[in-house]
Amino acid sequence: MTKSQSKPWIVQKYGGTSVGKLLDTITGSILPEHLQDYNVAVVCSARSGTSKSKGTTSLLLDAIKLATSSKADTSELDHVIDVIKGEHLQAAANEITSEDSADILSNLQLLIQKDCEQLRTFLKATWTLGEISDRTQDRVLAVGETLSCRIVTGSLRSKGISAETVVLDDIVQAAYGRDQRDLTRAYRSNPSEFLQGLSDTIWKRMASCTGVPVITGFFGTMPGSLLHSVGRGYSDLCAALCAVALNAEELQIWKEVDGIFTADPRKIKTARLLATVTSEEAAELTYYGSEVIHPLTIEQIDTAAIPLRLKNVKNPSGNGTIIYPSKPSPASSGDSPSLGALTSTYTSALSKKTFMTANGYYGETQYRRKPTAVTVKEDITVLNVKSNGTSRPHMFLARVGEVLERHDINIDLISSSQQMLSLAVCSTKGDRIHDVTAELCEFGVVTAVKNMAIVSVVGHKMRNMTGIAGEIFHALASAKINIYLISQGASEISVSFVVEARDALLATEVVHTNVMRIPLHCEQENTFIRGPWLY
Ligand SMILES: Nc1ncnc2c1ncn2[C@@H]1O[C@H](COP(=O)(O)OP(=O)(O)O)[C@@H](O)[C@H]1O
Ligand SMILES: N[C@@H](CC(=O)OP(=O)(O)O)C(=O)O
Repeated sequence: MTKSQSKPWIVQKYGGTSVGKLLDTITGSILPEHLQDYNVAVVCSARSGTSKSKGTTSLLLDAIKLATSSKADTSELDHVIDVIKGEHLQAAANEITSEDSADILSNLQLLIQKDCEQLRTFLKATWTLGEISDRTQDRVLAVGETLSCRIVTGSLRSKGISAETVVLDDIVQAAYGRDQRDLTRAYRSNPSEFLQGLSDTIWKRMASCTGVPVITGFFGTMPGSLLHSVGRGYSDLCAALCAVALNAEELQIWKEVDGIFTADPRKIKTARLLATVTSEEAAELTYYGSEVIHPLTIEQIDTAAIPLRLKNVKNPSGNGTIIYPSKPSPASSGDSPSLGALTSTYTSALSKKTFMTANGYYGETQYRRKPTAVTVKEDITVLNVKSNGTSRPHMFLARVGEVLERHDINIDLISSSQQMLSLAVCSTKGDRIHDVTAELCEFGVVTAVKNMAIVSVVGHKMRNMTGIAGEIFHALASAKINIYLISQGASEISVSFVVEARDALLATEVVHTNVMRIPLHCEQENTFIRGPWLY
């Protein structure tokens, strides 16, 4: 199978655990089915066997630590590289079993050996030097995605599908040059524009591909390293950049969950799958704990007006959740075959011409004035600062902000009065919070309350839902849950509050049961279809 000029593009991103556990489903059924109607570009993360914390990226991070630790010896480093090499060789052998594909397998095994031995040489040189730059760290992490893509490409070829691995790890330098200071300046002045500027270069790489491009989800090396500038989960963003480069009809992120639910389905048994969410809702849910998608991804596809669909590799026929952009996609208006051949909800949205209207909404003809979802962000500390009265309130705020900025600590929620400031911050940066608390004592009396959680209730135009805050806090009071900090209005689409971590699950349950109240007639295969909304 090769690329066709007449077919539209879709981009499919597969996470590390999906590539690790479900490769045969991906290359044996999901991809061939979509290739009938589309040109498909595949973006892959580094493989994970069971969980992300034990996956290749985590092993590579361990290797970096060992290579830069004065206490570690090279045998420990050798062991980690051997584990990575062994797992990939084994995965290749498990995946490509037919005798007809023996050449494909031996070629793949050679490539895996070569990549891993290069990695070993590189990390041993680092060990000798005893230090590693951000760029070098990025080069090490890139190996995880390259190995993963090599296996996916081999698997597709063994099934008679023409495919090519596309390595994007030099894409930033190809687009912007090698001068680190220029890169940093360009990125800091406008990160979104900087990322959009990679599209042309990505497109050129893919254009020269003859078969299915199997693209590394790693696209460093970024100013200050990809891990620091974007963070874990960077391949969602890479997939969005590819979708923008190809002007794709849809970006699909394939996971091991059916889509976005009204609450975390692992914790809330009555949570329902949402057929659609807006890009603002998806961003807010992601920021406040429902880590189903990398936040920068949403911004990129929204700017390019490309719909994003979350789908489940274990349930490919499900419609998933669509995140609609806030303006219509240029790619959707052509004569290209409709995604409806594969997914009925999307077709119905298009054929009913409910595709994004001037005041911004898609969807079916149901009306709803309830929040969309409830989410929890754990590992929160609340810092209460009582001013000693030496600064005026706005200067007090500015000085506290300056201390947090210096220690690179984000404020997740804030509430203030004449003399008092309460800040919810992420407590995983333990040492830094300790330092911040000590410094803030200069401005007044500081208390740090640990083991807290932020619960956020998210919904389009929530600010206009009269009485919703009352319903939320009434439900919490009935469950005898104490609230430490409340924020509404900072975002039009959420009400957030801090509770003790041990109350977070109960708070989610009572809000989900009493405030969301999803009407039964809105159910469709347990899927909740929403909008357009009343304004
Ligand atoms: N509102 C939500 N909707 C869907 N999943 C959620 C939500 N909140 C939290 N989650 C959790 O996010 C996880 C994301 O799915 P998963 O396939 O495990 O991610 P990844 O591909 O990043 O490894 C799920 O395990 C799910 O329990
Ligand atoms: N491999 C990277 C990038 C990534 O996006 O992973 P995943 O798609 O499995 O979340 C990581 O572990 O962070």
